[in-house]
Amino acid sequence: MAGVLETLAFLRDPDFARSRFERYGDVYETSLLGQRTVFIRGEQAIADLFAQGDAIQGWWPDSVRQLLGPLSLANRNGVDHKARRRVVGQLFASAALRRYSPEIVALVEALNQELLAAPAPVALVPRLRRFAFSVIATTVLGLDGGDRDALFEDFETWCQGLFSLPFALPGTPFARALQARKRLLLRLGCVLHKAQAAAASGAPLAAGGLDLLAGGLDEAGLPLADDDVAEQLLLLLFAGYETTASSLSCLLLTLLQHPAELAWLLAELDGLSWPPAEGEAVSAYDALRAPRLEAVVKEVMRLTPPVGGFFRRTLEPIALAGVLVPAERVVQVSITASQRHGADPAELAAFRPQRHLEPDTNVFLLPYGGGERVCLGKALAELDIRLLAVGLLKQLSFALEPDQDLTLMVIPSPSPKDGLLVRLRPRTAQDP
Ligand code: HEM
Repeated sequence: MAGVLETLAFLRDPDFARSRFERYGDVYETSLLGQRTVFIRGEQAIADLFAQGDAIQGWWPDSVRQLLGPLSLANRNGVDHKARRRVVGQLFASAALRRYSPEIVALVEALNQELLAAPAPVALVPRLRRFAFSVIATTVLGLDGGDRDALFEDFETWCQGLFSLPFALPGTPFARALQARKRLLLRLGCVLHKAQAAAASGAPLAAGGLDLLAGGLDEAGLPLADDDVAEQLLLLLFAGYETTASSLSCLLLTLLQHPAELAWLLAELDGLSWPPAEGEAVSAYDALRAPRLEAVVKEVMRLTPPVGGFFRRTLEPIALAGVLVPAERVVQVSITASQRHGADPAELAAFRPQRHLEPDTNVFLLPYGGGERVCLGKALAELDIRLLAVGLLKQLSFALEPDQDLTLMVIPSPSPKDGLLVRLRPRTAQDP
């Protein structure tokens, strides 16, 4: 009974983890859906977890594990996991990002035009979701508009099953998601074959980065099978879509709620040109050239991390921040609680991007995770966010529509309830 009440509280109470950390300390155990689960927060407990090597493994709820599939690197461990990370990581190397960046700039420009043409008020969230999906589908998979739309529909159905009960009764979100998974893998297989055929004929790939996967080897030194690669591509859509969309929505929402910080940022952006010079998109707005932008993005990710937490499973007893955690426990690392945890919680709850530019700043940040499973797409996500922020904020003036619910839904990722309704117009020299 206590386990059921805990599960209900976990699903309903946005303050679930924080209130229990306050009561029980940085490492505490509870029961969720019959699974003994240990919640942890704070630098020490997390550093101890990352140092565990083979005593821990990756873990996902059943629904996510089944929808990602047995070959996905998210469901693999040890040498299998490392081999696939090496292959997939090639899609996010600096040279790959340079190749993708003109497409991302073009997608930002297209969004800009679309927003200006849309009747007011405009809901930003669905458009930012579409943008985040298009970036991965275009840059990594090399898809054009029509193929992207076909994939998007099945992908949304698949996403709706991710955090549902994993019973495949006909008509349930999980059953529909399993069907969508089959279709998605077929489509991804076709995309892969096209890229392989282009590579075999010596023709340059029209778009995307799939040629970068050629020669990828598994843990036994053998080429990765096509169905294996297709599952890694499905993982990339999952890992990169909702997360990036959430970070973009929260960035715009937070800035519109904090006009002084928005004006502070715009003063920096006014000194930078848009679009970036050819070949310069990757570095034009980096931390060196746009330190305020970097600070704003970090601060939004600190207060509203797209991924609130991640999981591991213990295979042996381990000690985290001096607390013994038995074998066969799921450990949930709370990113949200850790990033707000410190000597002065009220100050840490405030949006103050300047803190990241102070010389003695000592803020704990973990939005992309850490250790052996640190986010593979971090560099692409950061590039997306910088290009979109500069491209939209320099060119458009936004006003929040009154009387809308701006409360954040938190599952699967933070997003304002009413879709972030705004009125917008081209930005002029008189605008702040
Ligand atoms: C703002 C955007 C993003 C955030 C906040 C984010 C966050 C994270 C976090 C916290 C993890 C660690 C999960 C764990 O330890 O179990 C992770 C893993 C991962 N991310 Fe991201 N991510 C973002 C964007 C992306 C993008 C754009 C891609 C690729 C297109 C991507 C690909 C991955 C992959 C493949 C993993 C699994 C790594 C592994 O299990 O070894 N992410 N991400």
